[in-house]
Amino acid sequence: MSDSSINLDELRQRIDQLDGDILRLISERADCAQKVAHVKLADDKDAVFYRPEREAQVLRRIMSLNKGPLDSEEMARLFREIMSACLALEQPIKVAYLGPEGTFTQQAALKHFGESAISLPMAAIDEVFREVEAGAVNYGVVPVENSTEGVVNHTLDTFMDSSIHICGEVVLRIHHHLLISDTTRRDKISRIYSHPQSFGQCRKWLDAHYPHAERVPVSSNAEAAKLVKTEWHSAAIAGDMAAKLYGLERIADKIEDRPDNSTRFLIIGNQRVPMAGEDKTSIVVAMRNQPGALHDLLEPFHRHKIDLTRIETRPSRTGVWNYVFFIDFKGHVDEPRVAAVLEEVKLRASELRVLGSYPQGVL
Ligand SMILES: C=C(O[C@@H]1C=C(C(=O)O)C=C[C@H]1O)C(=O)O
Repeated sequence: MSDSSINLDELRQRIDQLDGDILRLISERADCAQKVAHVKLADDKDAVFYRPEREAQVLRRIMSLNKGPLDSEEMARLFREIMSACLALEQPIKVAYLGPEGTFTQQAALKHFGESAISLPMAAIDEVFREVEAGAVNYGVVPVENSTEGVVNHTLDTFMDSSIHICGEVVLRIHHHLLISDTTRRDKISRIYSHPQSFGQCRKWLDAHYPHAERVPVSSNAEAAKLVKTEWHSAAIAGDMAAKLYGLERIADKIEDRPDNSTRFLIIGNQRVPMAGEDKTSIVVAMRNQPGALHDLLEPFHRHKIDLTRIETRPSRTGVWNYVFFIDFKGHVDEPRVAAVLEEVKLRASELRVLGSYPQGVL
């Protein structure tokens, strides 16, 4: 036996030993999480097991303790799955997302809740809201903005008619591929299906490579992938999940125009989330239609040194909502300086609603 084979045997023995230790520790952890669930139930029979703020703290702590060689995001992803499995022991979490299966929104849902969550596809954003409001699912996941294409107006508009809370956010790097099926004639592609947002994110690439192909907008990338299965002259632009789900081949990889292309999704629910430490708050504010309204609205944030991360204007749909602004900022409503700003804004606005305070996306 050579030296290297002795080493290999020793190393494998060591790995077996470590796996045994990891197994024992994960089981012990799962036991603890189950006990936490029983404590929660003893306090309140309608207790919510899932705690977004606690999960964010667990993941942030793991990332800060990690010394490598695995990188911190990778390590946090492993812990994300351990927590997801622990939680599912008590009650698997049910999550509605903007479907069909294979969309980036499903990918975002699984990234946030882990693979042990039960994810249920909905046909439209309003349906995701309705399922959550009705209590048919625990949470919903909807897209809200893309770094290339901007805001998803429909999501913002739906918030205006809903009493739902934002419980979290998740940001996903979006990679698009050009996909074909085994019946597609790759030299005869005359039609490309995709979601309008994805066409927007791949515009330059399409102009350069398929300037004459007809671009047909459909309701989702997964729908585009499905259509390609039945047409020999068509291709689709979609992500990995849809490609795998429908067994399509990637003929061009990562065709998005900007390499940092990412989409932010919101987690919606019926729960108010306590402070996690690094939080964000989203509000919707209506101002009266008068000169200086936007300045009046933003001035208190500036004075209290609150960091705005986003502001969007949407047309009003009622007399009261003259100008409607969606504002995201760093901080939690339970912090005194945030409470002070909101008090001031309330005096200046014709309507103010806090959509939620939630942990900033960790993964
Ligand atoms: C164990 C708890 O409940 C759930 C499981 C968690 C975990 O596995 O660490 C964390 C938060 C909750 O979603 C808890 O609240 O501490």
